[in-house]
Amino acid sequence: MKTMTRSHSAELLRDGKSLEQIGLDFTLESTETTTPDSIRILVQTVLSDKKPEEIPSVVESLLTKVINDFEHRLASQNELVKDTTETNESKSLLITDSPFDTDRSKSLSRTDYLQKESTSTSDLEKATDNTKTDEDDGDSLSAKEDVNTVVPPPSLSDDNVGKCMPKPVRNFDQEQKQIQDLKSNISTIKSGIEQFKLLYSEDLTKLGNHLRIVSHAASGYHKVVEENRKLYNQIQDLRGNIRVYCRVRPFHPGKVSSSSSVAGLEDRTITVMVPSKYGKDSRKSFTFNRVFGPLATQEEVFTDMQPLVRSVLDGFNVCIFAYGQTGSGKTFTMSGPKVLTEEGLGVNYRALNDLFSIQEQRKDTICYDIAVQMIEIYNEQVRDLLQNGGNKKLEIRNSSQKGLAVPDANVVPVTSTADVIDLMNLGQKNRAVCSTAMNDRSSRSHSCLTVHVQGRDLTSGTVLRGCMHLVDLAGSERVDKSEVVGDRLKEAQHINKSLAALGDVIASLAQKNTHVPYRNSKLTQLLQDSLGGQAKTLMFVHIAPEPDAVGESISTLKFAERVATVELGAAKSNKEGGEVRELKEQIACLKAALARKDGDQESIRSTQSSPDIYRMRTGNASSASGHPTEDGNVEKESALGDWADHSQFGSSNSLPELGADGSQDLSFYQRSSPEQQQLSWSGSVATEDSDDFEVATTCSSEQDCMRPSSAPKAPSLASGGGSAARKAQPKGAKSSDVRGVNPAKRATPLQKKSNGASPTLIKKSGVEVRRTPNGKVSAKK
Ligand SMILES: Nc1ncnc2c1ncn2[C@@H]1O[C@H](COP(=O)(O)OP(=O)(O)OP(=O)(O)O)[C@@H](O)[C@H]1O
Repeated sequence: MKTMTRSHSAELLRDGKSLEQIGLDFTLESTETTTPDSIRILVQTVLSDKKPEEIPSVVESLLTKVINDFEHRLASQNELVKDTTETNESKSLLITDSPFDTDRSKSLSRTDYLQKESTSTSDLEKATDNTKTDEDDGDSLSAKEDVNTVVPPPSLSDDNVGKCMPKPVRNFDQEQKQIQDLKSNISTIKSGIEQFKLLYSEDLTKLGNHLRIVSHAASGYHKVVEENRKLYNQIQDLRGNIRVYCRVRPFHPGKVSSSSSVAGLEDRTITVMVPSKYGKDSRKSFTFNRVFGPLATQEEVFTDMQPLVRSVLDGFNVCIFAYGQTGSGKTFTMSGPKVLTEEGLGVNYRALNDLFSIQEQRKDTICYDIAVQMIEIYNEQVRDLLQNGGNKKLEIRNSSQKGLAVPDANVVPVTSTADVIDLMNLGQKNRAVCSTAMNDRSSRSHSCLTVHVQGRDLTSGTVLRGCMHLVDLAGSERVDKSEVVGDRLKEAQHINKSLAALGDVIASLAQKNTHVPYRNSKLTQLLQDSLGGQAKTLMFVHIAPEPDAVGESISTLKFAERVATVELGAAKSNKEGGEVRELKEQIACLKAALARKDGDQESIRSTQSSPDIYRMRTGNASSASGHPTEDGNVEKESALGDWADHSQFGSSNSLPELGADGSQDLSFYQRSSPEQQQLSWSGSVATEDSDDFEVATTCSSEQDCMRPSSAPKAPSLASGGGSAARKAQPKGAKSSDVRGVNPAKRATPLQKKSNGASPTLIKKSGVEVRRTPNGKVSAKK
């Protein structure tokens, strides 16, 4: 019975019964004699499935009940003993019925006992007989008596009373002993609980320490991840890879869709849903240098590219261009939202602000000049966005004398953010923008903000020049999707054609082809220095999350993946020490003097042998106040001052190359001379339809290589008949210019047949070097 009750209470506890039920069961059970062990087992059972934090309260409640119970019993016992003593003393106890009648019950309560006071004499006699029996069984019974049970003296006689007296006393002793045991159990349990509490708090402290260590490790892990990313970017820098960042635009307000084409975003990975006509959609992941989700702020985006932007102040050329379908957020990233707020400022503003603040910080050591140009390519025409009125078409000259890609566009010095905002507003106003079905304010042109920086180290005199193109491309779009006709259709076709040309250039670069078709579009011409040169280039691809944009998104991401594989070679700083510059200038002066000395005789000889030979430019090459242009006019000094005098600007900072015979090409140094730079155009002729020109020139003279097809040709030929002169010159024939520069000592004209099939003839220090369209070189004395 006892076992059953105990196991039942344990079961109740295990079944999650309330504390009251636990107490009740325990109380009921304790009506029987309970050994310390059984109590311990019971307590352990009770506590075994409790949570550590519940244990103190359960034990406390348990103990309170036990103590209350036993105090109550103790009180009853005392009362009983007192009553018994009183009864004995008065000898008035008359018991007619034995409480030890085993047939009826083992015990009688005090109430029962009192009720028996009126029992008849015969009953008392019976009881006296039974007392004997009880005396025999007394020991075995006593241990199991309920503490409330009173065993009254069974006999009427003094003797019987005397015999019966020890019984309650004996029970009382045992019960006292039990109580003592229980008390000691309780104190054991209490101390156990205390110990448990102590251990628990120790564990808690340990756990807290572990948590601290883990969180520290987690933050360390994030730092390591960040560090890894930086190192990865550095490796990419060293290899000269084009960096690719990806940004996902949020849904337009009010058009939030439950499904997005973007299935997952991580630090460097974007996963998109690839719809399948058959069966389940699949997912495709693309990894880039960085991926920004819809919640990324303009500041976050800029912070990541800040080091790249800053490198322009250290003399690097940088190009950041935004690519993506119409309405995917290119203009938002580059300029900001329509209504501009401080948080909304795009990369353009932030980049210039950053340059200004560093300019200020370094003003004691380096003096920087910053100027900007802003152009757009609209329907394959280049327009100046900083021109008030007028619509002059401009030419792209990647290696113009001023080192400007579009030398005829306004170059405006800027010194503050306010200047920049004014200029940008003007530029945005002038930009070709219209509404398409896909974007209510779509940019219909590629726009390019170019920041020119020139710094002079105030102590060493070192000059560094950097240039940064910030390009917001027109949106790639499917013509049918944008529902355009007429002029808009023409615009879209031009946009798509130029983006396709960009794709071709990227593909050629990725495959390391010798022939890169830069000249297939104005856009690729503009970006030639950044894509093929030694610039640091970052492409920002934009993704729209709408499910119906997934097709465009996938092709954009695939294109971006290809771009990421393009290695441009490590970027180089356009830095020139003061001494080096002085030496170069001395060499240039000496060479110029030598050339002038030899020039007259050479010029006479050349004119005699080749009457058709064309003259290049006129004017004083060493003029400090102006630069002669190809057509012989003298340019006014540009806003950029002497920047134009340095061929290291732009892509022309390449190392001197080796001639076909392995000797170093002196023309590199000759190009470094201002005077020679002005002469370097002489005789260079290019044709519109051929990229072989570039193949030849990429390896020889970058200045020549970049000559745009539409650059004046005939006017540069002083003696006319240029086409005849362009045909392969007789071996050893020297071109002449009005200043009679010794052709053997300067960069000789590049010659090229218009059909592109003929080898290119380059003269190097008396050596004729032939380049075939596939770039191979052969030399002849
Ligand atoms: N990250 C962004 N957070 C909030 N709004 C954005 C974000 N990117 C773009 N938008 C909003 O989406 C709309 C289209 O963006 P935006 O004009 O920049 O696209 P686009 O790619 O330049 O388009 P297009 O090629 O047609 O010029 C704008 O209203 C812009 O404010």
